[in-house]
Amino acid sequence: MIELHEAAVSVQAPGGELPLLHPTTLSLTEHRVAVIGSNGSGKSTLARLLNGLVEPTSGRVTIDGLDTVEDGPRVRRAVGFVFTNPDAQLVMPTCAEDIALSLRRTIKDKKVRRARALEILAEVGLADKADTTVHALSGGQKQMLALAGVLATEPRVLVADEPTTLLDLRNTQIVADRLFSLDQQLVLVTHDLDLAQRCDRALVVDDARIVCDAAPHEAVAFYRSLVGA
Ligand SMILES: Nc1ncnc2c1ncn2[C@@H]1O[C@H](COP(=O)(O)OP(=O)(O)OP(=O)(O)O)[C@@H](O)[C@H]1O
Repeated sequence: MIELHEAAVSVQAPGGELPLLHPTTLSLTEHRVAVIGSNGSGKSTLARLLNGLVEPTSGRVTIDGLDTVEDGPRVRRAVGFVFTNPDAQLVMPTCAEDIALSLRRTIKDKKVRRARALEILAEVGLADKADTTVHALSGGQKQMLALAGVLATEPRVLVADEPTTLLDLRNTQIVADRLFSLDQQLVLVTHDLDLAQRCDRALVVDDARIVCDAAPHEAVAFYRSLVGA
C-alpha cells in the first residue's frame, strides 16, 4: 500500500518558499491509479515522492510501511520508475547489456544473466536487437526496453511518469497494453485521458494539490471542467 502522511514538498525560491505539493494524506490500494492535471501542476513531484526520487519536506511517504527516506534503498527496489524519456534510463551500450544490468542483483552468473536478458527482449519483441546499440532503436522500442528493464528488477509497484507522451498511436497502444497487463500496482501519470479512464481510481492535481480523487470518469469530467474543455 502507498501512503502519504501529510506529505508536502517545497523549495526555496527567491520570493520565499515555493510549494510543489501542499500537505497531502492519501492511501492508494487500487491496482491502477491515474494521476492527471495540467503542465506544472505537480504530478511528477507526486510521482517522484513515491520512490524517494523526491523526499518530502515535511510529513512521510511509505510503501508497504517502508519509509521512502529512512528505507530508501528498499523502497527503490520495491518501486520501479519509468520516465517519459527512455534515454533517461537506458545507460548501457546494447539492449541485452541494459536488461542484464537490471538483473545483476537477482542473477549472479553472467551467462545465465545474458540468457535471461535475451528471453526478456524476446518477450517485448526486441529479440533481434540484443546486440544493437540502444541509440538505434525507435522511440517506441526504447520505451519498451526501458519498461522491460524496470520490470526485470521485479518491483512490487510501478510508477510511470507520462510513459507514452513521446510515442505515436501504435506505440502508445503497445506500451499501454503492457502496463495494463501487469500484476503489479501501477501509478500512471498521464495526459492521455483515455488511458486514465482505464484505471481504477484517478487523482487530479492542480496548483500543487490533489483537487479531485474519484472514479476515473468522474475525475476526467472534473479535470475537463477545471480547464474549460
Ligand atoms: N526542484 C525544483 N525547483 C523549483 N521548482 C520546481 C522544482 N521541481 C519542480 N518545480 C516546479 O514545480 C511545479 C510542478 O512541477 P511538476 O514537474 O511536478 O509538474 P507536472 O504536473 O509533472 O508537469 P508536466 O505535466 O509539465 O510534466 C512546476 O511549476 C515546476 O517548474
